[in-house]
Amino acid sequence: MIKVAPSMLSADFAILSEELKSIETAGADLLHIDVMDGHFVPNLTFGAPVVKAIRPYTKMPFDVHLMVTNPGDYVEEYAKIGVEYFTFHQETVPHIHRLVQHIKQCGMKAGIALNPGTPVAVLEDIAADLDMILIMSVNPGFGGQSFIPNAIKKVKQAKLLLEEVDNTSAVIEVDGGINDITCVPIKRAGATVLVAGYAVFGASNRAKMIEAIRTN
Ligand SMILES: O=C(CO)[C@@H](O)[C@H](O)COP(=O)(O)O
Ligand SMILES: [Fe+2]
Repeated sequence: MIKVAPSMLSADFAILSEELKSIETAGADLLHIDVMDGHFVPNLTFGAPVVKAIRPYTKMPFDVHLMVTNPGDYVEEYAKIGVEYFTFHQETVPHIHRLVQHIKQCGMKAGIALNPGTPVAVLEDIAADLDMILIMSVNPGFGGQSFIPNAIKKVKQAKLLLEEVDNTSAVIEVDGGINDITCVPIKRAGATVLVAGYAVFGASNRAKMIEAIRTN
């Protein structure tokens, strides 16, 4: 029921394929991929060519988190690569309904992410169309930051919002500062997909950390 999605941002990029094998063997459910453009967030990571290059090296479904100003420009490219979740930030897109439909027409699951300062209420009229609500528990841009506890309240609000929707299979994902301690209140609040970068890649025993985040 609970899924753990290690964030590739904290992997050693020099040995990326080995890092992917390591977390897959350690029991990761999804691979969380942080695409940053240096505009929407003050950091630049990688884009579709890198995501395409790593696709053959793991069976883990790809959970792509786009922190870019024009996420709609990349939908077809990521669909061709074969990603499971295409998640963009509400703060970057004026026509969220149109983009969500396009993502789904291209065969991917559609997610919307919210910055810590963006209220869950902005999703009220799109919740029924979503496959994922991503609550940021840090300001996006970097791995290894401290968990912002207000995310717990927002997860509860997202859960209530989804309870209003008939027949939804949408999941609530939380991203930022998740470890074997902060995972506890966030799961209790209703999140079922937990992103963890630093906690998993920095752990001396990655399998134990993934299991702790899943079961604590
Ligand atoms: O999207 C982001 C940051 O913008 C995240 O996915 C982080 O990469 C998570 O890293 P940790 O906080 O778990 O180290
Ligand atoms: Fe992320």
